[in-house]
Amino acid sequence: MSASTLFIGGTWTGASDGGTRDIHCPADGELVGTVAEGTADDAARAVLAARAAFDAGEWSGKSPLERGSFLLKVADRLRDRKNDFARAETLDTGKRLVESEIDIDDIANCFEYFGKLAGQESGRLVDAGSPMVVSRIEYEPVGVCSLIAPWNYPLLQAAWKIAPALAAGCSFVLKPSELTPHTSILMMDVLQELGLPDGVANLVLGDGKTVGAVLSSHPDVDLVSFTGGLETGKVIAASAAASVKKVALELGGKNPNIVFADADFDAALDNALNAAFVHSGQVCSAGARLIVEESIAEKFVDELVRRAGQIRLGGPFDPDAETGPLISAAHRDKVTAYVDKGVAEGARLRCGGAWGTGDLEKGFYYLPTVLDQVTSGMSVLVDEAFGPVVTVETFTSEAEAVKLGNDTHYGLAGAVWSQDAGKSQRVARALRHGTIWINDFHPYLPQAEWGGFGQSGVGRELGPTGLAEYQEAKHVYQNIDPQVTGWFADHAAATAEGN
Ligand SMILES: NC(=O)c1ccc[n+]([C@@H]2O[C@H](COP(=O)([O-])OP(=O)(O)OC[C@H]3O[C@@H](n4cnc5c(N)ncnc54)[C@H](O)[C@@H]3O)[C@@H](O)[C@H]2O)c1
Ligand SMILES: C[N+](C)(C)CC=O
Repeated sequence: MSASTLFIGGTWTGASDGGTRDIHCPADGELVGTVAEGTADDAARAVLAARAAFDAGEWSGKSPLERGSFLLKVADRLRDRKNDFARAETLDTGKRLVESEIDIDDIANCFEYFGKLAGQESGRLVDAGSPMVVSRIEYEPVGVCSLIAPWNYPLLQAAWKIAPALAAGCSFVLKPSELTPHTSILMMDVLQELGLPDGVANLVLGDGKTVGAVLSSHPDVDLVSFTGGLETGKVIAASAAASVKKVALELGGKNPNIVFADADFDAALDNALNAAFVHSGQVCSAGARLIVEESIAEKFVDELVRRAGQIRLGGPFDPDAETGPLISAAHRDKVTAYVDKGVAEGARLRCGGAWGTGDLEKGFYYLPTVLDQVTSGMSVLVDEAFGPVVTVETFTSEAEAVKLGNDTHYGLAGAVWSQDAGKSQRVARALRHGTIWINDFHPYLPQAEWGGFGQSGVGRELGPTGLAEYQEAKHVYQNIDPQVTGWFADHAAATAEGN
């Protein structure tokens, strides 16, 4: 009998073929749990359950205020159960417990934000140019949504979809990464416990090629919201196009961290380390491209290399660890190949470029790595590493800094470090990325839109636009004094009158 960890139509169930998957902690290989490995049939069943719930209207027909107050209860429950959620996230991802605790706080804040925003949505009146017309715009739920999430911030990325989808009145099927299912299971438990009608929230675990493919192509799905890699995003967009689904894509980044000579050196250095090495660089917005003004480059990079070499790697519950492992052996092989190719193409390895040794051999550790002497067009400047790797480029003018910062097909995030407010603002404006930090790196807020220019994605999460993704705007035009227009004459009547 398979583990009953799929949640379909309000019922916990195993996979239709009895399949299971063991989840191991990437920090030490320990077994975390065994979950159901959903099939294509399970995915289709979940879509139909979501469709039936949406059409029944028990959730989609509630007022936005009622939906909002439900989301506020979810936020409270997440705060009550923060320890369970944080521990589960940490065991699946290997990230430090403190990082998972921050994630759960952010997730609760996200539900609270959309809970409050939902109650504020009441459509709007439009001036139709006549006192005899009432013209208004109503915001209705898009319908059934497929929510497909990655492994690096498993529940956070799912919450950025679940909270606005529920606020808007949608029903959904969630597919987390096959590597990190446990916090999604806990989330369904909370939604069920708080009384969300059956079928509004569904969970199907399993891999992308079976479960994900059904979720992005099924005719009963109205919207696919995906966070993950660029190549997967292209496949999903193509698959959704056949039935013209709405598509929201949050993809990768190749994010510039631009440091001018007049920056606060210590703050810029400290944040350059955070930008590149937090969560071992497995962050879509990681500052993986350090672009530093030539006059301070040697000193800045020497210090960066010295400090990167001191970073303590370790397991999620090791109080001395400053960052953790990569998610899997396969991902570590990918990061290894990325660095090796860069070096083969002529980049200079300043530190790292190797796996963790000793106790770290139990997990998938890769040492913080700095590559300099990189030039435009090298693969390490084009491709996302999604690991603890930072490349170094230098510039001599503001225009050159902007040019380098925009020299990518991605456009997710970037930072500018300078104590000259005017210059920082000019550069921020010129950079073609969805988020720009000035004298900071990494903060994101539920009330501020998140998403990418260029090939970093389509649409936005968070903020009012993040709710609008899950809504259809409907124009209702009511003529309260209908008149005969006479546009088409009644020729037969006119002829009869003439006779
Ligand atoms: N822009 C953002 O906000 C953001 C946030 C987090 C991660 N990311 C990106 O995510 C990537 C890392 O995550 P990942 O390795 O889990 O990405 P991935 O693309 O391999 O997988 C993401 C999800 O898509 C599913 N999937 C895979 N193939 C599929 C298919 N053919 N059809 C449908 N679903 C499919 C996977 O099972 C998983 O649930 C990085 O590129 C990172 O930059 C972006
Ligand atoms: C969006 N963010 C920064 C939380 C995670 C990106 O991988």
